Amino acid sequence: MQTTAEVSGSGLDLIFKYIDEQQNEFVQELKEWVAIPSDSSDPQAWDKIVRMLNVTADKIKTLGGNVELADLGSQKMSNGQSVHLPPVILAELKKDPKKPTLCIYGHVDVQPAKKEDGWTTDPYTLTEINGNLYGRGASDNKGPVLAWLHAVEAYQSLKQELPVNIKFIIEGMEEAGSNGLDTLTEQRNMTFFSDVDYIVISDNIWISKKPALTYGTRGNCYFFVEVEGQKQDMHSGVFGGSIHEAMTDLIALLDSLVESSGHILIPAINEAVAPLTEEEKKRYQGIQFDLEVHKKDCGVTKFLFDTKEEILQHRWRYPSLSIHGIEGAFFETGTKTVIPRKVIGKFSIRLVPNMDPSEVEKQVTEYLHKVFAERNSPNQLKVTMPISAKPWLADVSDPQFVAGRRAVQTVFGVDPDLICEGSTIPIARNFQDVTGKSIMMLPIGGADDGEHSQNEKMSRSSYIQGTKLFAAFFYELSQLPHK
Ligand SMILES: C[C@H](N)C(=O)N[C@@H](Cc1c[nH]cn1)C(=O)O
Ligand SMILES: [Zn+2]
Ligand SMILES: [Zn+2]
Repeated sequence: MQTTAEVSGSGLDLIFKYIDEQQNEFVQELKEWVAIPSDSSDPQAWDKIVRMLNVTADKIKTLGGNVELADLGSQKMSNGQSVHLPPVILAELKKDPKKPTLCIYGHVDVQPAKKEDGWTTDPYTLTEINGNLYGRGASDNKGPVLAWLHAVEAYQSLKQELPVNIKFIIEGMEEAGSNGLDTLTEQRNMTFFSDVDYIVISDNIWISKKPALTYGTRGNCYFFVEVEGQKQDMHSGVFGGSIHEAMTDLIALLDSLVESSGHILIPAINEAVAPLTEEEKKRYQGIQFDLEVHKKDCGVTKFLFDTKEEILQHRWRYPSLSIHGIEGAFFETGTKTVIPRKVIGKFSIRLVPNMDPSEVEKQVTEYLHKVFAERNSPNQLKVTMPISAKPWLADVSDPQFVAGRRAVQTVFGVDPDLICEGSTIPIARNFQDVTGKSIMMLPIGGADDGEHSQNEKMSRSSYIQGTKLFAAFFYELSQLPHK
């Protein structure tokens, strides 16, 4: 485990000692949270998200928080059905007008996980192996949310006054696009957000063993491409060769999207991308990122690009297109000889400054209809965009980054790298646009945590040192000149 620098004077040394001593209890609590399969991808399972939110709300109440479970109304699904969304936790600890107010955002929903996907251990049973805590949500994002709560708990248990006022926004739909939270943010801008000075998010990872502060994330546009053919699934021996097959149409459409070089083939999609400046180019050179280690973490022998700078640029500041799956396709083992009736291809495009989701939707839809028209297929094509999120970029001269840097120095004894995040925190840009508040990301997850993958984990060290980092961050924020 990394050593913690001396911080006598601020009382942090006692807090760090407490966190070290409590670590087994903190791991046990993470085990209880991971055991709730709060997968937001399946509306049938949203009751588990509600359970997870209730457990989180109860924990905040034990810290003396006032908790509201704010209703988000209903969401219309692609099949036309309306489903009631899980609520969002809006909470506040006792307030002192002399102190700055920090609002902590996190999520307690997770990506789907099944043991048979290739997990070594049961995804919903937190299992410690060689100092790593394996389980769905350990890193994304239950571990970091609990670390924030434990940082508060540490101050309270030692009867040390919290240096900042604290609010929480904890949601259960982040992995599904945070639908409804944008509207709630607008509704509560003049109330819940009015006295917030800083918003902090810990829902991403470092890119090396070096701690980092994150100043940008990519956005995301997620597409469904539905091709509907005959009235039911058919025998390929009887009908193959005489009908237009929905799956064949769909594969051609998906194949028209991206080249093997990673270049996106949809016209105009790259035109809005902010040009690379000389200053930005230089920034990449100083960042600690080892391509060989990255290859090992990914389990690949070759990347699309050969240099560290190119890989980081294509992760942070260029768009990418990924194909995720096909609903309605035959995917089990065996040799079923069927022509599927209807298939839905799923792909997403990560957005960078200055791309706009509504423009991208138009470009993608027009392009797919054009490619489809060239096939002269009588099948029905429908293109929809169930998730859209804009990219987010912060001003690194914001004082919150000073507090973040000092907290990293205190706990890890090094200066953090300033990094971006290739993935998306859908609500980040909304918080910025609607509230105008200072936003920073303070990740504690490791580069090899495997978020969304099999065997997702967070190391015990990241979890415990991360808790100390958050406790130190409260203190460093309180040391900034208060507006
Ligand atoms: C970065 C965060 N932990 C995360 O995984 N976000 C998801 C959110 C999302 C975007 N579109 C759909 N869900 C991600 O980037 O995939
Ligand atoms: Zn997350
Ligand atoms: Zn995620």
